[in-house]
Amino acid sequence: MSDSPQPEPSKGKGSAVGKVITAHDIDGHDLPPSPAPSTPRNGRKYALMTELVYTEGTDQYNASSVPIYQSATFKQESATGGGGEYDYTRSGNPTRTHLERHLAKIMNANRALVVSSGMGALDVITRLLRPGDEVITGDDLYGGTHRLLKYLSTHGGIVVHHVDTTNPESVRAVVSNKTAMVLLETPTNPLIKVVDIPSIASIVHATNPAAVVAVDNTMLSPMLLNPLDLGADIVYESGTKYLSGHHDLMAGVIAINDPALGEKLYFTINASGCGLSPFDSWLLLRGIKTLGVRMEKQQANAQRIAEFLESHGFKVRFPGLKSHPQYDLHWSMARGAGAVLSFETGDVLVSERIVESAKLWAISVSFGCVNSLISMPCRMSHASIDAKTRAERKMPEDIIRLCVGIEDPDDLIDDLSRALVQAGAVNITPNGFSALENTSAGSSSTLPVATEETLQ
Ligand SMILES: Cc1ncc(COP(=O)(O)O)c(C=O)c1O
Ligand SMILES: N[C@@H](CCSC[C@H](N)C(=O)O)C(=O)O
Repeated sequence: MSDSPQPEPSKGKGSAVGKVITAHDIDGHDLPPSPAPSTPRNGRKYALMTELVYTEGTDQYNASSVPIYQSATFKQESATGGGGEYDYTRSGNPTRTHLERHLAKIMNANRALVVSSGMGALDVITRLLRPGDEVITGDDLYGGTHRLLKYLSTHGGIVVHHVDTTNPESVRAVVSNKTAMVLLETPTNPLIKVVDIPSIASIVHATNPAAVVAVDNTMLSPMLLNPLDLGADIVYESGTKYLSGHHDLMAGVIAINDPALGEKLYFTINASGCGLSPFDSWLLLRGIKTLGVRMEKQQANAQRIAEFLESHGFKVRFPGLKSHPQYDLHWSMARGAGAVLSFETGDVLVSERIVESAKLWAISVSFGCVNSLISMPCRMSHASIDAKTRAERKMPEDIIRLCVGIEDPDDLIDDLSRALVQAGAVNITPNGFSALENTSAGSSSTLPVATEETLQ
């Protein structure tokens, strides 16, 4: 293990395993109620912050950075199967393996697999399903997840139940021996609803031990949540977001503890050819090393922005705020609030003007990157959910999503303040400004919006 920290830390320092980081630590705010501990497993000796930086194994030259094995093929010693560990990069590649071992360690998993995008990861997972199988999932989901599930229900013979997963009893009401998979997101994108993973996993496994509970951990990353420790069978996430952190690659990660399940998923990756390329594997490894510091700063900034907006009268959705209706539940599972928040203005046109008036905040989909982003989910990341369904799911058309980066928070607040004023989203008072009356009511106009109808 050439790039392991040397020498071994003392026992005292080693006891930092399981130490948590939160936005509150940095900002000097009160700590949230008993943030969930990080359970060390899979050979982890150090605190997660440390483990992120050090990867296991190296090459014959003791390279500090794992080489990019930019090779499609590997020569064999004989025609009868003799040879090394690798034959063809679709089936396996040393740079990808290095990344997968590192991810398994930091995700508290027995095995991790990496593919070409987060949606690629979900595609691999849903290939466990057979026609007639039932899937239970939430009523607030990333738009791409909704689109893939809709495709499977229209063309794959899969029955999909969208229920309010913030209430475990809604899952109990539909789970049966036909349930093959339960798919959860927490906090949800973009309404930031929190889902009780342990309760749902125990309800599902008690009713049907064969059903698989899969959790999309994109919104928090392994820095803040380990769904496998909470009863999930599969955790997956978009490596495009926090894990890579720079919006310079697309990747998807799947982690599991059950070896048989791991083999099935690997089979699909090899058979379908969606494994992550050597170069993107290398880039992702590099990104993961700074996940801890990025997340620490992003969370601290997000907390400042959330408090700023709330103090000016906006209805803000963020699990770092005590006003979040599931604040205690979130902190019983997670070690931080993440850096994505959303708020409403009460008017779609006002929201549009805010987004377009911001200068520092880039108008962009995605999140988890070092620079801050502003978006209108109903027009952008969630446009693949048709307007009728969005309305049924009470997704406010005026909702603005902020994905906070590592910039100076005062610059972010100044830019946002200017945008709010310029957009006419606030009343100017002698002491500053406050949100307009209809903002906190969460009402929204229903102007016609462009939607992407993928399935006619
Ligand atoms: C919660 C969530 N899951 C999955 C994905 C899919 O990831 P990717 O864009 O890497 O395919 C996204 C975003 O795209 C997301 O926001
Ligand atoms: N045009 C894309 C939109 C990607 S949204 C990316 C990300 N998950 C987010 O929430 O911003 C598509 O149709 O998938």
